[in-house]
Amino acid sequence: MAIKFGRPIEIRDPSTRPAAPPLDLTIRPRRNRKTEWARRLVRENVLTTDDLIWPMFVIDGTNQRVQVASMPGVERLSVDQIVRDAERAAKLDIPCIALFPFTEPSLRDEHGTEASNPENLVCKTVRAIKKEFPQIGVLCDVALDPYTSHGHDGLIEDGRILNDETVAVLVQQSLVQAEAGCDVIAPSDMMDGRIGAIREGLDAAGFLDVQIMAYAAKYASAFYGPFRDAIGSAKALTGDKRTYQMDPANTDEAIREVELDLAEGADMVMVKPGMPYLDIVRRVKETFGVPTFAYQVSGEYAMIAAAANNGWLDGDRAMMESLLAFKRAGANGVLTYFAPAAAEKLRQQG
Ligand SMILES: NCc1[nH]cc(CCC(=O)O)c1CC(=O)O
Ligand SMILES: [Mg+2]
Repeated sequence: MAIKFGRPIEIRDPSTRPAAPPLDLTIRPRRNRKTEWARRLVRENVLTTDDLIWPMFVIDGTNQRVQVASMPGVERLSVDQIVRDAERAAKLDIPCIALFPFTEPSLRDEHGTEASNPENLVCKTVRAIKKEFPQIGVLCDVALDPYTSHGHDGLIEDGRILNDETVAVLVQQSLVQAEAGCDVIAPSDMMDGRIGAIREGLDAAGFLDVQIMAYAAKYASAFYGPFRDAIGSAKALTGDKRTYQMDPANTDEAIREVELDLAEGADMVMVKPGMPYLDIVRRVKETFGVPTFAYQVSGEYAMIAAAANNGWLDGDRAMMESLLAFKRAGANGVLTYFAPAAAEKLRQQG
């Protein structure tokens, strides 16, 4: 019998074992792997619940839980249901949740006006969660793509993104979210100068303690596909985001982007996507030594979930291994749709 996960390899009958003289080895790295206790003793990195940020999708209505087709196991939830999942997060000791709205097409326009509406879905959700579970961290994405009719993160004129005009709107979006009780503002838009402008806006309004987690090195990636389905911007999106999101070929540029966001006041930085960009996570962490996060994005989740559902992967093991890999690369935490499943697994393991 060959290797079966979790079980020792069967010892072969000694009579059939080929006679071989022992190798003259002083150092045998396998000694430290001989038993579970020995492996635990030399383990360099561990994943804990403290490392998890749980992204959730919110929709209008009540008592709604709508499956996202391209993300098996992930649902869009109405506000009352998100509050239930926030409770689940709190019970599982997950420190922070992240909110993403699905906006009805009728509320989308060219300017993403709904983004700055203090009564928009995200703001309502933050207030509802904070009322019942003030102890859980709430992170809100800042970008216009859930709200624009063209699906871009910024304002557009003649097919061009208007950087500075967009930044002014993002400041307004950040302010309504902070006002609603959001703890962490997370700009994902990749406009230049937005971190500084948002910090200034928050401070001027008295939100001195609202943190900023900058999507600092965010790449123009194919792995966001299922997310765009989930928030309903896939159909809306015209063209691509390559004039603002980074070229997957670049790494020095990520360092410059992170350096700028830190100088402008980011408290934490993020690399996105996650698994294909662990080299960037490592470089950022080593260069700056600041709280560094990674986003295991929708496409990464979909790949593992789909393979597991097909019986091609052991889903739980692939999930836990992928999350541990972020820790090994130097991440302080991971935004992951696996957060509740991973937290449950960690709890079982004690
Ligand atoms: N700016 C919006 C945003 N915030 C997070 C994601 C992707 C998250 C995921 O794929 O899980 C995106 C999509 C995009 O930039 O097109
Ligand atoms: Mg930047």
